Amino acid sequence: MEDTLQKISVKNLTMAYGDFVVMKSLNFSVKRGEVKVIMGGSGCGKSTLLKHMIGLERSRQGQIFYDGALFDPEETVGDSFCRRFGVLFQGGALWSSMSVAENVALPLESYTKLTRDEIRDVVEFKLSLVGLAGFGQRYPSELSGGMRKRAGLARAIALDPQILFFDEPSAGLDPLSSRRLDDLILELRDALGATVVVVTHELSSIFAIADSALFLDADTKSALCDGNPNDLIDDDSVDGKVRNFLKRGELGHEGRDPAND
Ligand SMILES: Nc1ncnc2c1ncn2[C@@H]1O[C@H](COP(=O)(O)OP(=O)(O)OP(=O)(O)O)[C@@H](O)[C@H]1O
Repeated sequence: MEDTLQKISVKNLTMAYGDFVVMKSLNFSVKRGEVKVIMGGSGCGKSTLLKHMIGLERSRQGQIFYDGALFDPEETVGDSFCRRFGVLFQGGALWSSMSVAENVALPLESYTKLTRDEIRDVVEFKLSLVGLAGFGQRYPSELSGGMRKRAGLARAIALDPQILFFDEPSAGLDPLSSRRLDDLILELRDALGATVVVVTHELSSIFAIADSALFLDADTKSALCDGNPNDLIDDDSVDGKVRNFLKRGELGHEGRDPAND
């Protein structure tokens, strides 16, 4: 049995596409209730790792444990998966032919036995949690990019998941909307008591939300460090590549990949 104090444990995970190895023997864990950021330069494997963690890709080697139990990607359909994981993909991934309320209602209709009225109440509540009360009848095309993400988030939390995954939540958002989404991520973590995994290379988000951050390095195909970004930035024992990446924020060059310098 694995350590159940950890919500997520990743052990010796090797990820590859065909012959191309993305990461070798990755080891890290995520504590219950923490916000873990997966960071690193473009193309290092952040989204690939997230896909492995939610079962969209199969590992070449290694295992992922949730609450100490081995994760079987074959189980990624159906009730237990949807209840455990809430995923917000980059564009919000809403159905354009459905209203926002219908989008949020979808997982409730599929995976619960709630009545229509109960579903309507839950949908209204989830929309209010993400600041979209009163927008349920709108269609995704009638929302701004930030609102679409929040609508996607309302759908992701429809079933009160224990773990929330975000893939580049700030992508395509102006700095203020991005900041609001960061605040919302923390509020939802507290409201749901959820554990949160966020893929991002946005320095402002990393410093705003991460309890700990894992830095993936494409050159060595490994994680160079795992810790609180505020500690990592001043720690001389931390790989210079990581500190350089984190210091880009102070220099006002967020998002640049130091590997390309
Ligand atoms: N389906 C795929 N087939 C083959 N190679 C892939 C596939 N998806 C990603 N890759 C490659 O795997 C590596 C990691 O990609 P990934 O999208 O995980 O990086 P990332 O860190 O999320 O990048 P970004 O920050 O630019 O989104 C890249 O070299 C990419 O070209």
